[in-house]
Amino acid sequence: MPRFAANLSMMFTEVPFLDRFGAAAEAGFTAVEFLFPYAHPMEEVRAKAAAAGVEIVLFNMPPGDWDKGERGLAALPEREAEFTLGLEMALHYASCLGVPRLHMMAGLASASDRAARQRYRDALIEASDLAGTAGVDILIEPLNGRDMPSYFLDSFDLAAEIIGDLDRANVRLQYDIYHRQIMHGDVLRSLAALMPIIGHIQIAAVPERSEPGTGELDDAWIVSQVDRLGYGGYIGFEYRPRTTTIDGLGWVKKMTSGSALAT
Ligand SMILES: O=C(O)[C@@H](O)C(=O)CO
Ligand SMILES: [Mg+2]
Repeated sequence: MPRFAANLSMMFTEVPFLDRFGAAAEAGFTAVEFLFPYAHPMEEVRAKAAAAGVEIVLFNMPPGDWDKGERGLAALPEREAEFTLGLEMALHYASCLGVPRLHMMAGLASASDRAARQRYRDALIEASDLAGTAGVDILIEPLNGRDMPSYFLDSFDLAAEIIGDLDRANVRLQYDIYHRQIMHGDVLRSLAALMPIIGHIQIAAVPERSEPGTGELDDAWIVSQVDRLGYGGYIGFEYRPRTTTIDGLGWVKKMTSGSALAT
C-alpha cells in the first residue's frame, strides 16, 4: 500500500510552518513533505519533526527568488554558480533532516532552447553525482502551464526522455497526478508505463487543486491502481484545502477507506 504524506506548504497553513509538523501528526500523519525549509535553521526543523514523530520524505532545492517569480535554476545557464550553491545547501539540509529525495526545479525557460536543455542535463548530472554520494535521489517534476507558465519541464515525455538518456539510478520522476491530468490526461496508462522511473507521487483534485475526491477524477480508484501497480513509495497530498485542513481530511480519510494515513 502506498504511504501518505501531508504537504506542509499547502496543508496546515492555519499555523506557522514550524508548527505544521505537530499539526500533521495530531491529524494522524507520520510523513510530511514541503517546498522549502531554508527560511528556518535546519536544527529547528529537525527538532520539530522529531518532536512530532513525523518523517520528512521530500523537499525542493532552492528555486532562486521565489517571491520575484523564479521557479528553479537548473535550466538557466547564467545561474550555474547559484545552482551549485543551492544544491550543496539542499544536500546539507537533507543530511541533517534524514531526507532521501530532493526535487530539482528547472526554472522558466523554453524546452526548445538548446542552451537551456544542455544546461538542464548538466545540472542534473551534477546533482545526481553529488546526491549519489549522500544516498539521495534527485527528482524532476513536469508542471502544467496553467499553474506554471513558461516552466522548462513542460511535458512528461520530456521528463521520461531525459531520465532515460541519463540512465542514473538516483534520477527519478516526481509524478504529480494533478499536473498529469491537466497536461495530458491518460493518468492510469502513464502511471503503469512510467512506474519503473517514478520516485514519488503527489495528488490533488483537478481542476481546483482541492482535496482528493473532490474533482473530475476518481482519486480513490487511482490510488488503488497505484497500489495494484506495486508502488510502495509515498503519495504526497499536495492540495489546497477548500475550507480548513482539518475539515478537508474527511475527504482524504474516505479516499483511503478509513485506513491509517501513513505507514
Ligand atoms: O506540484 C508542485 O507545484 C510542486 O510539487 C512543486 O514542487 C513545485 O511548485
Ligand atoms: Mg507537485
